[in-house]
Amino acid sequence: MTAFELVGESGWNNVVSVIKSSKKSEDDEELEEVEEEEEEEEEEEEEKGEEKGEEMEEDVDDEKSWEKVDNEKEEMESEITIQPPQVPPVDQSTSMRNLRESLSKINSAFSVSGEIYVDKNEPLVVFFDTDKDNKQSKGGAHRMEFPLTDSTIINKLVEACSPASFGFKTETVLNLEYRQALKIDSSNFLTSFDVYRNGIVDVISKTLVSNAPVCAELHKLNVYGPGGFFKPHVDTPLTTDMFGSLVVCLPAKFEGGVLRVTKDELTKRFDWGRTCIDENNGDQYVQWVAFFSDCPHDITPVTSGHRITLTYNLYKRSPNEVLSPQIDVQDFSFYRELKASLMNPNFFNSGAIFGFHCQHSYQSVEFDMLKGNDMVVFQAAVHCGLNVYLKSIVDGYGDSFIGNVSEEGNGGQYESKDKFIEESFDVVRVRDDRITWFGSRAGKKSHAYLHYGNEASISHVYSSVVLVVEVPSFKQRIKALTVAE
Ligand SMILES: O=C(O)CCC(=O)C(=O)O
Ligand SMILES: [Fe+2]
Repeated sequence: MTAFELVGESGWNNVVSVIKSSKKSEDDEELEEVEEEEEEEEEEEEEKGEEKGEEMEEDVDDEKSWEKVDNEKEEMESEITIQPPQVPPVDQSTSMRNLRESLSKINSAFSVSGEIYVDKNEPLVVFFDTDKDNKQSKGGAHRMEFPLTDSTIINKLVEACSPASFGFKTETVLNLEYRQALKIDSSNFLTSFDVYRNGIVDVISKTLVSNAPVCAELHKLNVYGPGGFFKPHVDTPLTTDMFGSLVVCLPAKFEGGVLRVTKDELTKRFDWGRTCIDENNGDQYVQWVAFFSDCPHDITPVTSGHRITLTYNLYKRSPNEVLSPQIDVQDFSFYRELKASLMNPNFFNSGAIFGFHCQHSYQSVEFDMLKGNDMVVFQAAVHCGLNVYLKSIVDGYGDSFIGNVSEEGNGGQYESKDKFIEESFDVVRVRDDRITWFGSRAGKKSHAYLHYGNEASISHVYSSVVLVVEVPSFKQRIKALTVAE
């Protein structure tokens, strides 16, 4: 039945057969009922015949012929029950088209956002220190409450800030042409805003990293006053397990200062100045967005007021867990399509090497760090019992190369016989025609901003990554696929 369902969704004809086969069980019952009635009628007639003393031999023959028909019927039924419908497998190009189409439909989010009502009876508190450089000082702490009752406290906040720098290559630089903002380091302020208790971290975990455990680390408090802005940059990965950034905007009146987050051709705008305070009833909201930190983003100039934000770095917690357990590949047509293709003898009958360009950029080439769509592709391949290799693309010699990094798969269900994988994966041309490529190299935009991070980049930089998938011959893979059912 599983096979029916899996194949079924990939080809229209088979969908009908799934419906048919599930309907069949109801029909069976009806058929049995009809047969029982018929038997009763026959018995009655037999009795009548006996009573009438009519030619019994003929009846016996009839009975035999009925038996035969019944047997044939049974045989037919059991054939229908056991045998999958005989739909001729599609040709390879149709299979490939379906696979590419389903790949383009994987649509995992690159950002997730929300808002939280700020209850006047439970104000959000920020404590900050205006005398942080004087360790002996006892009088530097200030309490700031949201909703703001006295906006003069913002002047005190500005006083506690220092100019915000950013990372240019490996140096921390202050360049007012690139970023004009103020900051307080996390060691010099405290807030009652709890991203765990109010559910933000759970939402991020669910939406961005397939339920992997997430740790949000408070990074900075930033103030963008009138004229403040931050030009396009990516957020510098501080460790190998950092995957994203969370920005929380506190409700203070401001205009402009729109945060724009870009992924490929898509840009999301967060014009929080317009929405942080409801002008009709004065209700105030904390607004937030989390995004993969390799997504380029910028802040347009603030035209009035002060834009106050808290920033957090997001980490995946258990980096040693290779598979995020909660991702359900069955939900993705890409998985179903891949499986259907692998079960198709016309689909690369003697095997192939697939190269899936990852949609995101990575500072570490580890499977558990895969984000969004890339995790879906990886999980789908592994669930189909395929060996998967994760390679970063290294630019050089006027062409792009794949460097040997990481290897994962189903633990040797297939012998990796292909010399190409065994021997030549240290350095491979991305345009190698022995590989069947899917998608196009992503992250070029992120790399264009590679030198503009929010921190000075020390040892981690983003690079493009490829999931190399080994597709065994039909004969080899069909065994494993059938066992995996
Ligand atoms: O304040 C914001 O909206 C984002 C700031 C930012 O991009 C950063 O600090 O890296
Ligand atoms: Fe940033």
